Amino acid sequence: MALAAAGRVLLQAGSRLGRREVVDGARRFANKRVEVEADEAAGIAVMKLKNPPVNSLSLEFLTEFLISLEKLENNKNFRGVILTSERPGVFSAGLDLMEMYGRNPAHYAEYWRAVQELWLRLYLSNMILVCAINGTSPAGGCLMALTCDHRIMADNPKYTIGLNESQLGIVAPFWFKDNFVNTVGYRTAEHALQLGLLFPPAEALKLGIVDEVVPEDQVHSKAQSVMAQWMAIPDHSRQLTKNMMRKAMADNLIKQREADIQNFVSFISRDSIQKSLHTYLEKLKQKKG
Ligand SMILES: CCCCC/C=C/C(=O)SCCNC(=O)CCNC(=O)[C@H](O)C(C)(C)COP(=O)(O)OP(=O)(O)OC[C@H]1O[C@@H](n2cnc3c(N)ncnc32)[C@H](O)[C@@H]1OP(=O)(O)O
Repeated sequence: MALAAAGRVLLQAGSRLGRREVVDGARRFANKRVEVEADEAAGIAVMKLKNPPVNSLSLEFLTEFLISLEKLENNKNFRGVILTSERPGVFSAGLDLMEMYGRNPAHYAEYWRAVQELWLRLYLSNMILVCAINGTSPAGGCLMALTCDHRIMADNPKYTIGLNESQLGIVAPFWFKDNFVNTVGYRTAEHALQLGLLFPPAEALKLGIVDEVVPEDQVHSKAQSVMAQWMAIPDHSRQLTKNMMRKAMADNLIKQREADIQNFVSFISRDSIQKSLHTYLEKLKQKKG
């Protein structure tokens, strides 16, 4: 219920967004920050993250992404979605640090609810989600990938993936941790989370963070062929199996959703945490100069 209600709010917020065109028989609809190439006949859509410069998960991005996802979910012809970045090199820089720095408690609460919504919608999606990770993917970017049913990463040692929150002086919430533990196992997760490790593709593959590593120019074609394999499985049995595997973990967040928001607001509002974020943002700036 809570999930549906929050989704409706987001849908209303974005009802003015979006333009459509038809290209090569596939429908393309786009808002500013998400581009969707929707091939209704094939039942597959490619969702491209397009929030320059680094696809950070800002509140506006989250709103637009959730609206696009809901459009696909509501059209029964769509069975599969490939998630990728419109900007090769960066899949997503994760949560938008500017949404968590120097804002007021009401803003933090609104932002966190949208982050929860993104995870719940993706994690519980009935559609097949294949992630084509064509760039670096720290923290929230990694979490988005972890919600998918299959992850393919470009074989470029410059790209990394993982939950690096502790390096920022913040803590991955329990549902990030649960999703990670269920993917890589307890010991690997404990080690990687404490150190905030980011892994290049070969190591990410070894640990099971991603399922396949392929040459950069083959990420998209590989995602298409993996999708074809998954689509050969009857939807009802695949969906029931997915739900059986995932429901308990999602329910755990749903039942603690308000408390999780309050925890986030009080944690992120602390002076010490704001200071850590400030230091990290300064480091990012210095790296450039
Ligand atoms: C209880 C709290 C739990 C919260 C859980 C948190 C989850 C998260 O996701 S926290 C975010 C973690 N993300 C990161 O640590 C990534 C930081 N960014 C980078 O490492 C790099 O930007 C990059 C590798 C992703 C891309 O590098 P590059 O292409 O060289 O781009 P720049 O570093 O020059 O960045 C361009 C521009 O974008 C700003 N920026 C980068 N990341 C973020 C971000 N996550 N949120 C907001 N803004 C970001 C960066 O500061 C630059 O800004 P300008 O200097 O104004 O151009």
